[in-house]
Amino acid sequence: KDLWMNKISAYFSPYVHIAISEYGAERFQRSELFDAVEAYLSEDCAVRARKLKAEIGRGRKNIQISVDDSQEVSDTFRNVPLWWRTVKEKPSYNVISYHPGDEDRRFYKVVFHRSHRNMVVHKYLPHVLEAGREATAWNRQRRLFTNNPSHRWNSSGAIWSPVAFHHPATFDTLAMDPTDKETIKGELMAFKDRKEYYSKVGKAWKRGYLLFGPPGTGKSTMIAAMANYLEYDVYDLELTAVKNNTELRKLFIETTGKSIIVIEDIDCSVDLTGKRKDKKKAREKFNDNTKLPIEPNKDDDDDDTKLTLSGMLNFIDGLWSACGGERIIIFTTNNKDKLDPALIRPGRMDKHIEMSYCRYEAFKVLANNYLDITEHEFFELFGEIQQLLEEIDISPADVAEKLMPISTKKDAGACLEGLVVALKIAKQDAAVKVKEAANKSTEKEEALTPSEQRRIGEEEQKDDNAKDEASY
Ligand SMILES: Nc1ncnc2c1ncn2[C@@H]1O[C@H](COP(=O)(O)OP(=O)(O)OP(=O)(O)O)[C@@H](O)[C@H]1O
Ligand SMILES: [Mg+2]
Repeated sequence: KDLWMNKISAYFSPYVHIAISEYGAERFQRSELFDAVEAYLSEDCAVRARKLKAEIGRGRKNIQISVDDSQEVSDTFRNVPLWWRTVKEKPSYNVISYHPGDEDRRFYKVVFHRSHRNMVVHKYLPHVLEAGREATAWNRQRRLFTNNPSHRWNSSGAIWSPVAFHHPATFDTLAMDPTDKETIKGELMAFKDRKEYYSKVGKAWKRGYLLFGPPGTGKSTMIAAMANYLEYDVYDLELTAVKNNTELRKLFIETTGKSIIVIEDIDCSVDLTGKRKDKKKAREKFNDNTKLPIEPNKDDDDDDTKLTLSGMLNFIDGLWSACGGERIIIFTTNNKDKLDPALIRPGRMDKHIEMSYCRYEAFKVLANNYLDITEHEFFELFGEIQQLLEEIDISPADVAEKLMPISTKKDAGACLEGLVVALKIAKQDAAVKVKEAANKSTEKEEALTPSEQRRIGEEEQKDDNAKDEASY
């Protein structure tokens, strides 16, 4: 009878509600709106709630105060009263939960008079989203995620494991060409602000970078600096733990917006180049499956048992990134030449950044970071170092090491002198090597018998003649 009454009163009730659930319709992705509502309610409305709960939220810096479950808080927006309520629901058992361990489904419900429906949908909810996003960005301890091997993805394990991200690197402390640095910073900021642009041109809101250069030149440091600059999370994707394309897709879908997805040493991680012959087949398969990732099926043929180049390309092209916010994808490598050109062609990777050996400009930044000194204070030593750095290839990591051990300003001179000595030794070594190489090649020539030498000479002569003829 009660139920019946409830139904009748609900029918005549002038109030309507909108529910916002923790996971989106697809249940593969945590709803950003839910997070925003949570943050909004704890920032702006918690003062008016009577039951609060305190917890140290997921990797956040501070104790997080939020509205307790099944509490109601009121809010007003443009003089319209609204009520928020948290709701927990046991899932129905014929639904197989993709997120194991999530026994309850959580919702936020906002209740309001139905005459305000348009206003709530078009004005109020966007306002909540905006304010909530701001609150999270401000509040939030950024996180570094690493992917778990898939055999641990079952009941207890998550796909990504987060730890707090505290890397001190910033663009200020990054030693590289100052103009390049400014360009990169400018582009990053532009990217961050260009949501409308990306949706207008129908591009997924993402950007790809390839960082290449010898070891110790600051590739990983650059990534940390970018993350700090943009205030993004970092997903460090270890490809060797990824078994096939399906897993790669799942990992990608589980990343949240405002994040940097990093694959370090892409050339060493996995042999992507050899699998190109599968490309066509694999592509057909992907076209079938563009809807949503599926559980790996035992009856699937071989394609999904491997991580293939085409899988990687789809990953980068963002076939599945339609679901959300801004993402940056970064590859690093020591040998750009070894990569399959398809992987790095322009349009896929928007920008290639070379991190190179330490030259004078970079050195000045390091000297300032490590010893807090400038060119004017140690004019002569700086001059000497400048010269040496033009002749010798040394990584910023090696230079930094020389500037480290004694770090008070008094000893700066000694440090610089140490660096000069090290550079000079390196220079000598390099010279010796060149000489040795030269000796070796002359030795080889001498090892040939005179007749052999003659033959080589004649052949070279012939070649030259042929070239001359060809050029006429
Ligand atoms: N350009 C740089 N500016 C400031 N510090 C640097 C720079 N390059 C290297 N370093 C210092 O050297 C260390 C090693 O650098 P980093 O790990 O970024 O090199 P990498 O290019 O990622 O090398 P690998 O190719 O071996 O991964 C860092 O801890 C950092 O302190
Ligand atoms: Mg590195």
